[in-house]
Amino acid sequence: PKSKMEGDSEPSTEAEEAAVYFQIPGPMITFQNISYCVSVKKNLLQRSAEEKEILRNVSGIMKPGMNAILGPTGSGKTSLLDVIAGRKDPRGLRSGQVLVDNQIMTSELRLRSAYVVQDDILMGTLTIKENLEFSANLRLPPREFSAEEKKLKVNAVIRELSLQDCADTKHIGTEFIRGVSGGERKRCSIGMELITSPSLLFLDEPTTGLDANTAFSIIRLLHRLSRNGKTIIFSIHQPRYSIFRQFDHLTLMNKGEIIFAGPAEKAVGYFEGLGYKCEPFNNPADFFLDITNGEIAPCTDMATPGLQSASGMLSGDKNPLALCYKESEFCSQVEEQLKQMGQVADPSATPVHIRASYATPFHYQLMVVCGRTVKNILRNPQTSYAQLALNIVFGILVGLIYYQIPNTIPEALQNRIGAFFFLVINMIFGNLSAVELFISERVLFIHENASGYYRTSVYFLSKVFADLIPNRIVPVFLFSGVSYYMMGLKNATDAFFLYCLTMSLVSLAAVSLAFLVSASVGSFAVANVLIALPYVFMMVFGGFLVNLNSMLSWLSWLKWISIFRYGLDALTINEMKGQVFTNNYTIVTGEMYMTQQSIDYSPWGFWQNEVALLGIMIVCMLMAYVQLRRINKWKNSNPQQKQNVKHMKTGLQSQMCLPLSWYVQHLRQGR
Ligand SMILES: Nc1ncnc2c1ncn2[C@@H]1O[C@H](COP(=O)(O)OP(=O)(O)OP(=O)(O)O)[C@@H](O)[C@H]1O
Repeated sequence: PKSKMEGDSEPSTEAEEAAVYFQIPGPMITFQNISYCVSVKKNLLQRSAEEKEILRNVSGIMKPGMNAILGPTGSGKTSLLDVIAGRKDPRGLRSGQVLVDNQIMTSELRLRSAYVVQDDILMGTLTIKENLEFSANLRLPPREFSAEEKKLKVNAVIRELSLQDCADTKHIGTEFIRGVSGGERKRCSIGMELITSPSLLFLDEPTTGLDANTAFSIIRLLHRLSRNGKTIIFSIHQPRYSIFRQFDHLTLMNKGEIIFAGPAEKAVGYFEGLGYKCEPFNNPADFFLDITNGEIAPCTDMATPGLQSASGMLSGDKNPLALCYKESEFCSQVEEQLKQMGQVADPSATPVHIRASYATPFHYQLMVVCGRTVKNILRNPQTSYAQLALNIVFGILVGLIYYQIPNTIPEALQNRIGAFFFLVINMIFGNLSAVELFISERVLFIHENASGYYRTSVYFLSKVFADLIPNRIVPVFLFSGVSYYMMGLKNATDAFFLYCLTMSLVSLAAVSLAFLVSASVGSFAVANVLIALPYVFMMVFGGFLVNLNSMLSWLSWLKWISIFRYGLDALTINEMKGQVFTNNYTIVTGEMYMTQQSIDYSPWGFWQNEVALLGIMIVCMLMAYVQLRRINKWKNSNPQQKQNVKHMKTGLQSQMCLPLSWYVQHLRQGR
């Protein structure tokens, strides 16, 4: 861009300055008559949902530069931004169209733009540089960028965002790891998007939650980027004056309608023309919000006839300010420009679709995402080392309780079966924490998947191979190694390995069910109930607490889907087969005991339990994958998603507390 020094004279206004700098202009966004509705159910019993119009007949033009969307909470800022950015479910669109440089916003165009969400969605255990590298590795096509070039790009973004001091050293931060500051976090989020060098950047409330100076530095950064030719569109809530001064174009929203759209510096004049008076030292942004909130009224002698008649005639539901804007010169200019541009240039273009094409091939995505998952596990002491330590301690505890079980009756049978029941309970209920496995990462997955980082199948496989399996099998082997020999079970190597195999399969089947629940619901509270119920029922139908032969026949089929029953039977056959137990006068063989319990101890009788556990695991995993694919990836400004972001931060804590509390609670019930 041409520098100011080259110019003949200092540009007088921001707009003129922009004209000097915009040598490579970003795209121009136009939208006309946008009406957007959401379905709202007042209560759970209501059958059909009501439609609520959250954007009403909204039209506008956003040019290269700083385009701010301002308004009070609930005015529809985020909804408008999402619709323009192609992030909102098109099923809600009742009328209107968004054009980028006079072309329909297609999936391709959407991927060339970038969207920075309000709650910075980043992997907290990685450093800023690692997060940026993750974005570069997945979003820059390997055919165009070598590994070296990707590194250069990451370094360039770090320099551009002035993150050199903390890029390598600081983690983003979780509730257990101290992280970077709010401003650094926000800059990293912006950097994740800048990696692809988008010419169109959307930001949802980029300054919310930041202190005044940090907020200003973020806006300065955006201003600098806009001067390099980008079209920057963002929603913002109550900016201070120094921030407001950086805006080129302002769109003011109220109750889902535009009440002003035009050059930011002309907004105060427009409202003064309507009869509102801005106090000499008042911040224009506060002045606008006071008007929309009804805090200040127009001076009756100054109020325009349009506003007087509009506010006099209309009920509280209607929006007189929006009516005034529709009659204003600003609105006619926009309509005139839209008319001149004509409508859709290429009607054959397919409209935006959430599933986009990806920059990198499947195997490469899998490698990068698995790498990040492993790093995340290793850096999360609560999920990795603490799990190992907990399993060893628990193994020792169980070993001490059932220390060297004798071969004399009745202890031989009672303690063995009691120990197996105890072990299977532990293996299954120990996985209660896995319900949050996906819920806590739901927002991250939705954001990254919708932004074209990776396919759903890649995320699913990375969770299975880099998280579920190692995180369940390694601790289970440690637990089994300690408990098996302390309890003095059958002294044979093959029996030990079959014991470990059974314990692992029980754990994997239980964790798969938890994963399925976790992928099916978005709320942790609901997931908790949904996973606890089948676990408890499976325990009842495990054959230990109730004799399955004496059960109501229409209920006893449930034993076929009980992880407990398969686990208990497999452990019993493995241990009892070939054993002889005695007391003073009698000899009881393991086979006699199993015949009495109707347990089939033939080789297939043993393996059918393992196959059933494997089957439950595969079916649950497949269903979990289907559920992941079915998740609504469109952006939803409902509080639910924000709740999930909070959950990403609080999730790990409950991961530790939950299994223990549930365990104790259910153990009591079991006894
Ligand atoms: N999925 C939805 N279901 C129900 N209501 C919704 C949904 N999405 C948006 N709304 C409603 O539409 C209105 C506009 O929401 P939006 O999030 O766009 O407002 P906003 O101006 O960005 O507010 P804030 O500054 O609080 O984020 C609000 O009243 C909101 O409750």
